[in-house]
Amino acid sequence: MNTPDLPSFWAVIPAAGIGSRMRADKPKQYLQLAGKSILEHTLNCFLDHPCLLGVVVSLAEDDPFWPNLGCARDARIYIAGGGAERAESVLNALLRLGELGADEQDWVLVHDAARPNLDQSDLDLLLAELADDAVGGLLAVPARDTLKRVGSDGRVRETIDRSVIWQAYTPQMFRLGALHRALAEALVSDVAVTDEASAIEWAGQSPRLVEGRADNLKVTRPEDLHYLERLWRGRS
Ligand SMILES: Nc1ccn([C@@H]2O[C@H](COP(=O)(O)OP(=O)(O)OP(=O)(O)O)[C@@H](O)[C@H]2O)c(=O)n1
Ligand SMILES: C[C@](O)(CO)[C@H](O)COP(=O)(O)O
Repeated sequence: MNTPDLPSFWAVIPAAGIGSRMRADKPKQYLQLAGKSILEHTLNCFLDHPCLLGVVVSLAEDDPFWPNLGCARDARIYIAGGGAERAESVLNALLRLGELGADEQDWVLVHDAARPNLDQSDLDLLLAELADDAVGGLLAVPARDTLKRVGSDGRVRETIDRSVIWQAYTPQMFRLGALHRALAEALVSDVAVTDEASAIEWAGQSPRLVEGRADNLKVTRPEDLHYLERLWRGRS
C-alpha cells in the first residue's frame, strides 16, 4: 500500500501480563517463536512501519526479561508501568504518551504483545480504513463456527445467531484524547473493560469493525504457540 496515504500513529503494546493460561516458566510474551521472543515479533511489525511516531510498551514492574531484548535500546520505544489489569497497563501507556508530548488528536493503535502474527497488510488496512473515521475502530473477524450459549450445568442453552457476532482482535485504533478519557472514566466507574473498544462504547461511541486475518491470533494457551510455530516454520 502507498504509505503516504496512511496516517501517522503511536503504538501502545500492553506486555505486562503473566500469561497464566500458558502455564509456562516465563510470561508468554517472552517465549520463543522462530528464534525471537513473541514480543520482539510483535514490536517489529510496528518498528518496520514508516508512519510510526513511536511505541510505548507497558511492562511489569519486576520484568527481568526486557533489558535482554535487542530492541530494548531502540530510541523509538518508551516504557510505561504495567497495571493489575490490561486496561490499566494501557492507560499508563497513554499517560506516558501525554508526557512525550503526543497530541490529543494523534491516532493510537493498541496491540496485544501476545499477537505476534499481525500481518503488515492488516496494519495498513486498519490505518487506511479508519484514517478519516470520526470514532476509530478495530481489527475483527466474523464468527466462523456455530456458537452456543452455555448453562451453569455445562449444557447448551441456545444456539446464537452468528451472523451478527464478530471476534474483537487488535490493533484497536482511537484518537489519544478520546481513548484516554474513555478508559480513565470506565476504570473509575469500575466498568469491565477487556479491550479499548468497550471503553469507547461505554462512552457512547460506536467503533467500526474492520475485517482482518483470522491468523492474527492471540497466544493464550500452549496450542496457540504450537500453531504459530508450525505456521512460521521455515520463515526467515
Ligand atoms: N495486567 C496486564 C494483563 C495483560 N496485559 C497484556 O495484555 C495482552 C492480552 O492479555 P492476555 O492474553 O490476557 O495476557 P495475560 O494476562 O498475560 O494472560 P493470562 O490471562 O492467561 O494470565 C497481553 O499481551 C498481556 O501481556 C498487560 O499488559 N497487563
Ligand atoms: C484485547 C483483546 O485481545 C481483544 O480480543 C482481548 O480482550 C484481550 O483479553 P485478555 O483476557 O486480556 O487476553
